[in-house]
Amino acid sequence: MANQDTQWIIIDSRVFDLSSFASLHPGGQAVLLDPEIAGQDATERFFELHRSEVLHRYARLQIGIIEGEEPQIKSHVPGALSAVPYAEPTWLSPGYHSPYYKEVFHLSSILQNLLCENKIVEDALSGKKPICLAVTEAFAGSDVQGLRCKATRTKEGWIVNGTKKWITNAMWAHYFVVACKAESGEIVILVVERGEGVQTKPIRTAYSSSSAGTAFVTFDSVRVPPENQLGAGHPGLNIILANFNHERWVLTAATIGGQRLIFEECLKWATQRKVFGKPLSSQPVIRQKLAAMISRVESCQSWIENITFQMCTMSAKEQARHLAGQMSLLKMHATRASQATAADAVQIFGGRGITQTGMGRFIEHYHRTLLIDAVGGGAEDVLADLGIRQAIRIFSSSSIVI
Ligand code: HEM
Repeated sequence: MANQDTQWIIIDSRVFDLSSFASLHPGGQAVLLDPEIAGQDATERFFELHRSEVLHRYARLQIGIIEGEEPQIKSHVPGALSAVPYAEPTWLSPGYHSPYYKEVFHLSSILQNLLCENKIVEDALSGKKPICLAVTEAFAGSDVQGLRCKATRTKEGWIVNGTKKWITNAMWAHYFVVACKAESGEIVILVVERGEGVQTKPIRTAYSSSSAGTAFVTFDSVRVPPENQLGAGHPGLNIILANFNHERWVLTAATIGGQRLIFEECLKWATQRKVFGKPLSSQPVIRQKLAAMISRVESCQSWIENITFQMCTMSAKEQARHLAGQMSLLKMHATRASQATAADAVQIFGGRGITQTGMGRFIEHYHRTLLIDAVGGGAEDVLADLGIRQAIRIFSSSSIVI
């Protein structure tokens, strides 16, 4: 029989002794002493208010398990595929097929080739010495024509002087892939090694206080050997522009993954959260939001699969001609979709969606940080414009009769 002294509860067949914890409980002691909770099976109430990770964090409070019962709630194993519909792309979901991917992917053998070729590549890909891309500057933003970081050619190679801003990973990087302007006015790409003359200062951003390692980087008369020039003999500008397609691809893929995670959180919450005795998902307006989330993310997914296929099939020159515009428009579409999805998710979660701990913490984090993808690798308006200018250029140079 539950009373004021009862300090244990059952959650998912597990028995927890709360005598040492009740007075410290972030949700207050009173709720734990409530006769409907204390000494009872509180599984449903618990999962309405806590993420399952809370149980792992406080596993030390568990004193036993109900005889003959098995815990029913399965926690997500990091790295495992989600069983929630639409939380994974179809090619990772049981029962679906893909025109693009095969069952087996020999990533390890591809890496092994790459690793043998070059010390810097080996260092970076093996994770021994992190590398970062240093293009953006305070003066020029991502306008590569306006870069001011200088590379001066000497008999022994290059000397680099200048600064870079918003460089992700720079705090931990050993190598910096730096876009510089040579005295001739041409862009050269140099791999600068951390050492004398290289300094990194952390920048606090909305998307990361420290974990992204975002930094302001200064190069003060840093010597770079000639073999560290990327694509020597080719215009550095073309190398940067060619890389943009891949950079935007990565950012878009991350944005799509984020949208799926947010959808997963929302579907779970909408089916679990009860309002006026009914699950949130019984409200048509909530189901409309979920439907919109799926439509947005699946449209982005189909477009990126198509572009990925084209990237794997086209030559570098063909990619530059045909895909720069497509990739720009897709990234713009995907980051706008992610903002709409984040806004819907906050409405579904209410106050929890703007709270940094508890049930809505992923929603809050996504909503607060997603603009990194909407800006990094080209802001949305710039990309939209680029995509349309490329289409107009192709159209103007063709012999289509109207
Ligand atoms: C093993 C048992 C429990 C543990 C270890 C525990 C732990 C916690 C923790 C760590 C929080 C902070 C929020 C978070 O990190 O999610 C919290 C909040 C809370 N807990 Fe518990 N709790 C337990 C059981 C319960 C039960 C049975 C109830 C009542 C039904 C309850 C009601 C609440 C409430 C109302 C909050 C505040 C939620 C919010 O701010 O949205 N807790 N609990």
